[in-house]
Amino acid sequence: MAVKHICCIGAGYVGGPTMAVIAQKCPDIKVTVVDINEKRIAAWNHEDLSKLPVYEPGLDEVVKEARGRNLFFSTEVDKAIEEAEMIFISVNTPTKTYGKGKGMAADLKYIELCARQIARVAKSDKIVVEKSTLPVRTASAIKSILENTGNNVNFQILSNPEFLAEGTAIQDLHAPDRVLIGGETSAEGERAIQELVDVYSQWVPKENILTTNVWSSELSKLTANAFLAQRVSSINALSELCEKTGADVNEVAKAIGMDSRIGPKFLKSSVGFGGSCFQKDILNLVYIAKTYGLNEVADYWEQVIIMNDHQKRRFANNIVSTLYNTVSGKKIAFLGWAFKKDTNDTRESAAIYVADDLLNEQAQIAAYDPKVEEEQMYADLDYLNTRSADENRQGLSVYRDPYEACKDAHAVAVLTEWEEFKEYDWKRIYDNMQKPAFVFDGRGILDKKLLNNLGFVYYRIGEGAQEAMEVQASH
Ligand SMILES: NC(=O)C1=CN([C@@H]2O[C@H](COP(=O)(O)OP(=O)(O)OC[C@H]3O[C@@H](n4cnc5c(N)ncnc54)[C@H](O)[C@@H]3O)[C@@H](O)[C@H]2O)C=CC1
Ligand SMILES: O=C(O)[C@H]1O[C@H](OP(=O)(O)OP(=O)(O)OC[C@H]2O[C@@H](n3ccc(=O)[nH]c3=O)[C@H](O)[C@@H]2O)[C@H](O)[C@@H](O)[C@@H]1O
Repeated sequence: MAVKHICCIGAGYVGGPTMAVIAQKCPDIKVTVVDINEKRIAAWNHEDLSKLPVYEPGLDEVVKEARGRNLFFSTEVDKAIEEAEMIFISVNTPTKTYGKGKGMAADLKYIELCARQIARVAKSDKIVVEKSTLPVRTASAIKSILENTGNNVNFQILSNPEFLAEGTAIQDLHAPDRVLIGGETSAEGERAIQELVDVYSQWVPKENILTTNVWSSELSKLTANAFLAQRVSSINALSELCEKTGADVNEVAKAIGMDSRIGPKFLKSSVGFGGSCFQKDILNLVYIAKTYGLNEVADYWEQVIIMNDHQKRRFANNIVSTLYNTVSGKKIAFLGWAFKKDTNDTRESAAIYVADDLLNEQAQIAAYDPKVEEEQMYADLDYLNTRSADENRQGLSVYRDPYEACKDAHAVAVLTEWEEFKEYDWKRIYDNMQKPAFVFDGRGILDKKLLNNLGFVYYRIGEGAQEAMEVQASH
């Protein structure tokens, strides 16, 4: 039986782009993406493709091709579940903010709600696919709910974690390094796996589709994110040592990355990783390890988060100490607020934490980001609950023009690696700033020589300031 109808519950950063690509590549399958968030669905259905709720390069083209043909966005969850033979669950799985496992475990309430809704509505056999990132062994909980509350239809649970990165989602979905599908090792399980393999093999080469047991698949997703985040924390840990010793972290990264066993990717030192998943997934891994009493395993992975928090904090501290130990009343321009370039997503962005630290020091922050809305920035700060919403609005001003953001500033801090920052007229920025004019490049993207020649005092993550090195050399 070939799948003809797919339903995806959750029209977020994963559900939207993933299903758009499935619909684009499988014109014979009707794909309906459903969500309880009416505003989000309306945005997915917006005629003006620049209004889609997720900004991803190339996504508009994919949606344009498939939407209305075999790709639909709707709030009618029950109807879509009933119609589909295969249902993806792609809802959010944030870190728990209450009760047992608070601040560590994944909150699975949205997953459970989906499972109960599928069980209630389904009148024919369904393949249920975990697309959300889940703790290992969640499939057994979903299965138990489906089988105990369902209408005596058969359910097969598959794990099919998503590995796309934001900003390159369409590229990653079109040509994934691998598609991972985990399922039961029974004959029914294998048939279900094959149904999903058949969907992906419309465009993904067979050798890139990996099938495993369901627990390996669930755990591989957490492991992949933990390894990736660990690389960033590793290079960031070394960036601090570079700053003290006169080594340059970019040169070190290049030198080690040429070792084919290490490889060059994911070695870019930064102000700290952000994004909705790295921290959440590692905390979840730490929590799972702890629940099995594996304390050394838990401590090992927790260090990745500790290092990342340190990196964000020391970036803010360096701004304060360099600006003569006070930023009170000083305008600090932020270039970038998103957690990486080419996305409007700000979840866990380093910019939020650096801003929070500087606001504690009474700085006046002037932020510019080409894709992030003003209200989002305020919501990000308010979410931390450090101070009142009014105080956040007094401390942070949001600009639509980067030159205005930098005007009269004591310092510019680069928080996101947007390409356009490299192209700015830095002489114009320099001329309009307070002197000495400082730049703190948290992404290592600006042209150091050019900036120094213009008169800026330029600090880059992972590279010691000249004065620091001279002091060192005299010892
Ligand atoms: N953002 C990313 O780049 C990646 C995320 N993931 C994982 O994918 C999952 C989803 O992440 P995002 O798409 O970023 O989250 P998101 O928050 O952007 O989207 C989730 C959507 O699910 C909807 N939803 C929640 N409960 C619902 C219900 N009962 N019925 C209908 N809709 C419901 C929400 O309204 C929301 O629009 C998470 O588990 C995440 O860890 C995996 C790979 C990449
Ligand atoms: O599960 C997820 O959500 C996804 O998490 C990451 O994707 P994403 O967070 O979208 O973006 P990344 O490119 O991984 O960047 C994460 C953070 O690390 C930072 N980073 C990344 C790479 C690097 O070398 N240095 C560095 O500081 C980025 O600036 C960003 O803040 C993974 O790369 C995806 O494979 C995974 O599917």
